[in-house]
Amino acid sequence: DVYNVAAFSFVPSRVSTRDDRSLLHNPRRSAPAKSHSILSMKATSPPPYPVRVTVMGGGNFGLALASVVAKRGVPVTLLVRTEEVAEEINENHRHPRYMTDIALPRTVRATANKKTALSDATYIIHAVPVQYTREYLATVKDEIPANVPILSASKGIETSSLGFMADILKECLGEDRSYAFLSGPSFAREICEGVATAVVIASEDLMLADDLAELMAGEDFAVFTSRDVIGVEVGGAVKNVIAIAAGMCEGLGLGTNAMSGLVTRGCGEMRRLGIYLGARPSTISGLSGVGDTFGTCFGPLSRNRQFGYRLGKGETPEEIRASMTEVAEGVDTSIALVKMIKKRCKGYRLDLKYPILFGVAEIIEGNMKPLEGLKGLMNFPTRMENYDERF
Ligand SMILES: NC(=O)C1=CN([C@@H]2O[C@H](COP(=O)(O)OP(=O)(O)OC[C@H]3O[C@@H](n4cnc5c(N)ncnc54)[C@H](O)[C@@H]3O)[C@@H](O)[C@H]2O)C=CC1
Ligand SMILES: O=C(CO)COP(=O)(O)O
Repeated sequence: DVYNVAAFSFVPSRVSTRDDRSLLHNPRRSAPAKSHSILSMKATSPPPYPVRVTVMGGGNFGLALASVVAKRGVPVTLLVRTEEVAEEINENHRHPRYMTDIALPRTVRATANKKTALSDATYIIHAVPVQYTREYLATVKDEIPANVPILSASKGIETSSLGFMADILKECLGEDRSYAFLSGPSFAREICEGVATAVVIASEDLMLADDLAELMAGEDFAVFTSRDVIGVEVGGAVKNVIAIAAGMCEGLGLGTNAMSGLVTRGCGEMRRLGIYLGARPSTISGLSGVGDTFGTCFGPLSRNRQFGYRLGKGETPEEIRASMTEVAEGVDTSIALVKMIKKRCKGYRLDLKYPILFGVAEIIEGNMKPLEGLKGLMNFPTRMENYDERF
């Protein structure tokens, strides 16, 4: 039975110091909170409602985040697409396709039944790739209770709308709900292996970010909070495109000088775009910006970097796409990013302001080879090293 899980043990630490706003994100907060005021409870008392988390998306990152929550003693349900996958997870505590060597915490329960998974969730984590999100949410939205907050873990820009996850979620699930966004250098495999990881959770509703940080943080999972949703989303989307470029650099057989120069200039383009869209520069320098760019460009686990590496080795985007079983968000995002920049950023010769981002898109669209892209970057006219001006 998916619900036969031990009682949760999560009690937000701030419960004893704030008023009953800790019920703010509980779907039942309109219930008679005063009659069992949490202010009168000891910190070790269970809160007056059961906390249950549902993770939508049983791919690598859905599994990793479900594991994080389960390790904190909070019941977690993984909503997967087929009963076969659910049975495999419930019986053998492994996913049949993703990270098959990783044993999940035994309290991670899976189901393919949307109603069962979603109807009484306190928080819902969204870990479905960006390009499938709209279609996916259409199939679950009727089962998601009105005021349950959503934590998005997906990174990228939708090709059809040119929107970030915040835009897509609000359009699909309503403006009134609270949303939060988790990002930072956080490879699913390392999280599952319990290797120290630091992420940031951003929300316009800082109390929600605090609650989620409290819920998820543990000795191997550090969580910082932020209000800068656009900054965190720009970092998450752009870093995957820079990682494709870094992979190409590797595939072309270039050295440390080239890689360091490329990643630094790529972070400059991220900073320029972020500032233009209203991000705080410090967010771009943080975990979700430069931090995740380092992880994805230099670490061995990135699928985006792998995609770029194969491009650098001479494979075509179509060949690589056809053989990949996991998502490399930067591929579609790169096309969307260029369109979004052209639409939202005013200025002359935007390709000169974002040569790496525009170059990767050209290569993915088949209009240019990686080596030509490199030559283009190296033949740029001399200019000031300045990332701060809007244009
Ligand atoms: N894997 C990682 O280490 C990290 C991933 N992320 C982000 O998390 C998001 C999810 O990525 P992963 O879990 O790694 O992807 P994945 O490729 O491992 O899994 C994809 C998931 O999407 C589902 N899916 C595939 N096609 C679908 C469709 N048409 N409709 C609905 N669902 C579909 C699959 O069933 C699976 O659950 C991405 O935005 C990624 O950038 C963020 C941080 C780390
Ligand atoms: O976002 C990630 C790590 O923070 C995962 O990157 P890839 O999707 O390139 O594997």
